[in-house]
Amino acid sequence: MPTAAAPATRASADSSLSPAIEAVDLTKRYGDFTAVDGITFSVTRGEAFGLLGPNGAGKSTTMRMIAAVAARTSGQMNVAGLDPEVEGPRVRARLGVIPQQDNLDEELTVRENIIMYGRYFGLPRRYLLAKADELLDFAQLSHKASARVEDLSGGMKRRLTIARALVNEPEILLLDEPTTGLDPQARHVLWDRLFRLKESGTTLVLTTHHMDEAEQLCDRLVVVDHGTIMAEGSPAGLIREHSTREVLELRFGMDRNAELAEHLEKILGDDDAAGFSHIEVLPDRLLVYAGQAETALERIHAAGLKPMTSLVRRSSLEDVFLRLTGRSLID
Ligand SMILES: Nc1ncnc2c1ncn2[C@@H]1O[C@H](COP(=O)(O)OP(=O)(O)OP(=O)(O)O)[C@@H](O)[C@H]1O
Repeated sequence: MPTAAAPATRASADSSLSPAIEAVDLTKRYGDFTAVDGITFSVTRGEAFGLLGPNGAGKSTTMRMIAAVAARTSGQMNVAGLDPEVEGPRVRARLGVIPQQDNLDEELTVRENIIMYGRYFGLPRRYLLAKADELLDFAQLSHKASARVEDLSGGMKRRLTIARALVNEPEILLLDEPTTGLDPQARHVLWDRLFRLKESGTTLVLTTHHMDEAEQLCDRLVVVDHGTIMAEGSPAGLIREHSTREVLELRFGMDRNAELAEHLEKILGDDDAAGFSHIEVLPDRLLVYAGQAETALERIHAAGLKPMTSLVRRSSLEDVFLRLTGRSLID
């Protein structure tokens, strides 16, 4: 696979100055409904920052306020040193925006999509011709330059949307659910491109409800639910703080999970070797949180319990979300 360098951005120009984004008590109401409920966060220049939460948590609404396309109800917001509400055009000129749904021009070729988008920013044609080549190379789409958009795969369309958003050399890239709907291979190709952008100093802000995406891409993230921030930290830090190192997933194949959980708590409750913490009861399985899940499983077997299936795995951000909200990220 070719390894094109990340295209030029203005990212490192003033990296010692203010945060890339700062939100204080940011609130958005639609009538009586509060979609974003007084959230406060700060994104450092050059970092990859995530908003992780389920559908309807308020992630896209927050992104729209950052992107200066939705007005806030109250609170303060600063993007690249500017208030998006006061200086919308200047803020938009410094951002690259990748919306949840690709909004490419299906009538145009791949290359024309980039050039036309650049024209909206008033960029000169000569510059855009060279820039389009650079961006197509970066997006691994040079061989598709003359193809029509409708002939591209989902992953290619997503990469073109990202390439197009880079045409104005943005210092901050906003990505709303960047890989939702893509197959695993296409996701990995896209993640690789985003890593390169981050390495080149671009600030990445992304929303996702995929824990693996957040773990792969984010230096730091906030977990959001019902418009509020539940926790903040690095993926590893959040897992350390809110979960055990390992998890034992058990399926007993009967409708007595709550009762079984109580029984297991008694078996494991005083077991220092297993490092038992707690149990989450899901409709189809029990999640046993323990530092040493294999040891916990041995104790369960020794007590005469025979689960139909058992799986030992590392804790993930999904476990963090479950611990914080009592619900799964994917509903
Ligand atoms: N224009 C609007 N008018 C009324 N309610 C809205 C509007 N836009 C969003 N909402 C509501 O605000 C809440 C947050 O929506 P938002 O799109 O920000 O969530 P999200 O976390 O991005 O989830 P998703 O991934 O599904 O977009 C949802 O309950 C949504 O229905």
